Amino acid sequence: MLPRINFTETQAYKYLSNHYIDVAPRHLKEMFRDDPDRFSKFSITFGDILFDYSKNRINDTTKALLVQLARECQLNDAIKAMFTGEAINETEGRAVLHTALRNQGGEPITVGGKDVMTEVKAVLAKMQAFSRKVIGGEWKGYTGKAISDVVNIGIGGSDLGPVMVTEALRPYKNHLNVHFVSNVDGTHITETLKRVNPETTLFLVASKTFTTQETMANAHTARQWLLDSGASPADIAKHFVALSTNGKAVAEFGIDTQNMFEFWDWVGGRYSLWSAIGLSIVLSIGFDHFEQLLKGAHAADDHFRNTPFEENIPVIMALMGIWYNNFFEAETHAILPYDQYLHRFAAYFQQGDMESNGKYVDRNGMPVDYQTGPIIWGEPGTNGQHAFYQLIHQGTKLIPCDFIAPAQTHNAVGEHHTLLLSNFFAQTEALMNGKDEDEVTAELEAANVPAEKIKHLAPFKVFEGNRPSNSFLLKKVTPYTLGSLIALYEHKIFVQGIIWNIFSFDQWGVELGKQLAGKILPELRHDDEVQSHDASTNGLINQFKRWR
Ligand SMILES: O=P(O)(O)OC[C@H]1O[C@@H](O)[C@@H](O)[C@@H](O)[C@@H]1O
Repeated sequence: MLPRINFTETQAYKYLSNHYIDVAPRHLKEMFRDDPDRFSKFSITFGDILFDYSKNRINDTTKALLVQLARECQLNDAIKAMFTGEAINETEGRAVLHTALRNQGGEPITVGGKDVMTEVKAVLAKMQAFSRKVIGGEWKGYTGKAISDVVNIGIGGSDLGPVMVTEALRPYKNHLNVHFVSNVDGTHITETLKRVNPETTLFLVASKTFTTQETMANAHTARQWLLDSGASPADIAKHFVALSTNGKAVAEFGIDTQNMFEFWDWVGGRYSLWSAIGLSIVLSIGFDHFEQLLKGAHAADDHFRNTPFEENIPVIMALMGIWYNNFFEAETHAILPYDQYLHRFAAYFQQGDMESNGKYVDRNGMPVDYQTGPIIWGEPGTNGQHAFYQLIHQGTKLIPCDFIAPAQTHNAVGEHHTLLLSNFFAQTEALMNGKDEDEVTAELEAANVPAEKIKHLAPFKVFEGNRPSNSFLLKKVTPYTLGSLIALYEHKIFVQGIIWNIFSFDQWGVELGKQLAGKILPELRHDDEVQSHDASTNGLINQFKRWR
């Protein structure tokens, strides 16, 4: 069982509340001036990842107190409980073992007395053999042609991870075109099917439960499309495989369970890209690269499990987040990758973080009286700079940011990468330092702006600075480094959930909408007016009926 500790009642929290009063007015610029060791003290190198958290509004005491907070919340015990397969997803009675999926160290991991590693390895071997056949052209469609296109049909955790990783690792891609259909909006499947040929397309129906409305609707449409093209029901097996925990529902859909890649209820949807759900990744970049992704994640798991909190990247990431979320009252957290291939990284962690820690009930079943998970958002730089950075620099809200950039690019065209990285460095520096009135005035004077105009303009050109950021400088975005980076973020979410005393691995909050949609659906199947809802919902439904 996970501890039940209200972190706002710990000693560390009390100290931090007082300490906050001292630190909040201090400017990062001064903190750097006062402490020449700040960068070496507040940065951690892990393999090919440099994590710099020195541009945060902390000093040595802040860090020590935040680490004390983690200790008082018994984080150590919680980490051990997760890695050893305790049922820490208590509301669903399940273990949380995405770390077993990438356990490349050979250590046995048991759930209910059974070593899960045998099954994990068997499914990986099956994925490897299958992907070899498909990539190698040995797996044929119903007219005897090799597969050219793969369509992953899934949503949420059965989509976002594979999309993000296949995009991030495009430089490692083979000849197969990989597509993703998630939205139940018929446009998504229609537009995708326009681009593929039924004779050479393989569908992966990715769904942990195999009951998700969107995925089932898209899968049925795809199956009908295949049949309409001239395939027979017996040909379905050549074009459909399932990635699921639910063998019964897979069989009912008509997919041969031979063509099912299994995973288990101890894999949360948003932590499942490492499981059979990653088959689209394997098909896109080959099994060896997928294995590198797992290895990188495993290295991050070891780091998380075995490194003292003071030097532990996910722990520090989590503690910085808590510092802003619970003391500075920051509401959001931006993830800003300076790498076009990472363009879905923030979207991926919107689910990862917000579905995990978007909870207002604590582990005792009581409403919390403090803030929990932040709103996660972001876009790749430099696009964001020309869109929303204005608010980050000069708005009234404090937005802690993660900047992520690779030192080496996969596309060394002209000076592009140097330009990109100059922006990456400049932004974190500008957010931190800002620009005071003297600097603004000096600049305007140098540009020969008349004194009267300077007085008028200066306030608008001042940047307060003191806006915090983390920087992740990666040597290069490789499968291994990406695996590590994702795992570090996953563990950050875990640490925060432990400290906030919430359950991070269930997602009851997504159920109500599903339930109501199920109730409304039959009402939309006829044209009679509905009166069974509130006035607004009735009004909208009835207008929809008149217009459709
Ligand atoms: O993989 P399936 O079962 O289709 O679920 C897809 C997604 O459904 C949502 O409602 C959430 O619960 C997600 O966590 C999940 O990833």
